[in-house]
Amino acid sequence: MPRSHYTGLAGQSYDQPAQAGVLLVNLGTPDAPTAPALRRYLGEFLADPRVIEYPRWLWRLILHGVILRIRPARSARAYAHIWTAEGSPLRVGSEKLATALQTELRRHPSGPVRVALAMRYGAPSVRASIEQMQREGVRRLLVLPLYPQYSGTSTGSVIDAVAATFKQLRWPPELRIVNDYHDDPGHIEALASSIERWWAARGRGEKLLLSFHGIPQRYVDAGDPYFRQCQVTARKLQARLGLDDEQLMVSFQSRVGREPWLQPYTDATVRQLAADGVKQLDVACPGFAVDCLETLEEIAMQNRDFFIAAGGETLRYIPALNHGEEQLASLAALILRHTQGWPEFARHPASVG
Ligand SMILES: C=CC1=C(C)c2cc3[nH]c(cc4nc(cc5[nH]c(cc1n2)c(C)c5CCC(=O)O)C(CCC(=O)O)=C4C)c(C)c3C=C
Ligand SMILES: [Fe+2]
Ligand SMILES: [Fe+2]
Repeated sequence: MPRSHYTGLAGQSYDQPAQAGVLLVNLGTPDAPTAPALRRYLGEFLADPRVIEYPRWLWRLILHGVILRIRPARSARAYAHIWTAEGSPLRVGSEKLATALQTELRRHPSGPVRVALAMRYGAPSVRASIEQMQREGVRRLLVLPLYPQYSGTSTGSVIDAVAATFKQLRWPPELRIVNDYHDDPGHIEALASSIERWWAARGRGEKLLLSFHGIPQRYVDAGDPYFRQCQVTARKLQARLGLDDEQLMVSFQSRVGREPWLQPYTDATVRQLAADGVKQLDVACPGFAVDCLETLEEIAMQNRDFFIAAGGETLRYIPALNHGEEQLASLAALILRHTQGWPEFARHPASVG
């Protein structure tokens, strides 16, 4: 007999109550700030056709012939600047968020039972996490990608990983996936009150720059809603903070490669602001749920240096929501709303006969 194509769950107790679980999914991060670890990480990440939309054969040549020979060492140096005793900030921050959300949701009797964390690239994988939750009795799964704005390159790729896993499961759980939460009032309130709390302790800079991760302009032209969702988040946050168009700007960071990405670019913007005479610039990155390389190194170090070299005085990075109280409250509310209609009534029909 050939081995079955489908993953079964021998060993699962079939008469447990049907439990709901939430799977938080973040991007993933290298295991160490070293070139070999970066080569593994970037090799998986940049082979994803959702991330790089090029003819496959051409991209494979470029990826293995050029990118994976040069970028790992360069990226490793950047990661070394932000690496902590506990590990990569993205991993540590995402784990703290998952643990804190689990505690927060336990206080709600109707809330989901289990919170788990997966990484889209690297470990724990989406597949391993879903299989583990199933073993623990989760029959109703809410997937929450930790990306407030939908992009095919981020959220879309998480959906691919969930779909690929489901295709292999003998008995997949019921499924819901949060597509985005870019305009969720609770999320906007969380962003605004965390920025206001930060300003209350330190005073306000002359301008607030909201920097989002970029994607190729080509993807937006082909229908990706990411640019529009970033603008909506920014406008709602601007209104809630009571700032005018002189006081708040939007830009896009982290461009890779030569084709045009979403504009204005963050590095060009901070240089231009300095040249225009701005001395105190505050930067927040509302697209990142948890601080990571792109905020702690690219904004708080690289772009701060660009700003100062161009004549600015101080660039202050306002931290992401991370596992702060604002994030816990807004994500818990979001999860509870998305799990409504999944009451704890169902028992497996094992009790029928
Ligand atoms: C080359 C294409 C890339 C696209 C498209 C892209 C979209 C995208 N990325 C994030 C979130 C994160 N990206 C992070 C790092 C990172 N991103 C790319 C490339 C693309 N991203 C690379 C090559 C890297 C690795 C670092 C480097 O070598 O420069 C991170 C941080 C990870 C960490 O370990 O800290 C996040 C988070 C989003 C939300 C997004 C689309 C909207
Ligand atoms: Fe990225
Ligand atoms: Fe970057």
